[in-house]
Amino acid sequence: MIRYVDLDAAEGAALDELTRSVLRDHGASSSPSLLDDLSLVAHRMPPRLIRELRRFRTAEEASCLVVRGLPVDDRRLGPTPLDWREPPREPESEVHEVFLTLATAHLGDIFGWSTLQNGRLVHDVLPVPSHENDQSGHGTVELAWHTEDGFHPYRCDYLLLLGLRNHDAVPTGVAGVDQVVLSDEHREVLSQPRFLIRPDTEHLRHARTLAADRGSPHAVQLMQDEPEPCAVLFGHPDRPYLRIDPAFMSPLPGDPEAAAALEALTAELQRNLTDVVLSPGDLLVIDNYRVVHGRAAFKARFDGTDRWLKKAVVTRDLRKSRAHRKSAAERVLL
Ligand SMILES: NC(=[NH2+])NCCC[C@H](N)C(=O)O
Ligand SMILES: O=C(O)CCC(=O)C(=O)O
Ligand SMILES: [Fe+2]
Repeated sequence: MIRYVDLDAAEGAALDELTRSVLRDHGASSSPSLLDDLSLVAHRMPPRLIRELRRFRTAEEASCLVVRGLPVDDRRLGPTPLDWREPPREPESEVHEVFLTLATAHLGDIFGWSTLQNGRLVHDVLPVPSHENDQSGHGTVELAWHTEDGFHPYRCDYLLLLGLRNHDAVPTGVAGVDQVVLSDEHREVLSQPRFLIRPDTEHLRHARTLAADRGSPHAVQLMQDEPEPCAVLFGHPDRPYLRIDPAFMSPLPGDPEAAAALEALTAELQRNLTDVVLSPGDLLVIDNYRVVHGRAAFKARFDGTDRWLKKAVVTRDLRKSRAHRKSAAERVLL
């Protein structure tokens, strides 16, 4: 399920040089000029890495890819911010954001959500004071495993997590649908639209604020109030994709068969959960159609040494979400 790729020292050095020069040329990791030129620039990455990313996308053999060996210098990073809104003390982390952005180009289109981190394309995953109990990247309680943005029809195809700092080796957990053992009856039920997935609290909170500012309801609120019944398994019956987030979902009311099938799949994924510790410079690419992910509970210190990841989401087809975006070229869902 997990394919590991270890960059050698020369590849790591080449990436370091490339990302620094790209940041000098374009000024920011998500600058319009870089996004315009992204596929060109991304072809200056080491060829072996490009091949691995493209094969991951096309072949659907591995469902997680771990790329190790990007040089990350803890001393140059500066302290872990206390909030994703806080501008980083040092410019260094943006060098690594460039790496993440370039990597996305070989998988599809990087995009953002107006309801998450102000529409930023690269997110910070770090503990935020007073959000310890949140079921989000800002919490410290166990983050229940999930399909990323599973409630949303235009959720990502791929999710990328890049480790910057993880002194306590807090693991990310992954489990793939290919490994689960289920009866044909359960598979059949799970393939029917008998389940409701509601938005998580982070999307909802910002959707409410945006709706108040705009004076009109937000699409995410409608998905909360009237979720469209969906299937958990879809695609090819022999190698199905999945869409699941037990913490925010339920079977249709009065459907014990759906409840039992969901429970069986949940138990199987739980049984198959595998830890991946993202150390500095480790990139984890998750196929969001085939793998769920979560994170163990941990203790935050809030002293600048806390766990810190960068995150990006990728769609294979930005066009399908056109009704949710201001313009064809806009990458942020309203
Ligand atoms: N089971 C859950 N916590 N689901 C919501 C996930 C929250 C958010 N997408 C995150 O990964 O940070
Ligand atoms: O912190 C982690 O390892 C996973 C976080 C996560 O699920 C996310 O940011 O989507
Ligand atoms: Fe997640």
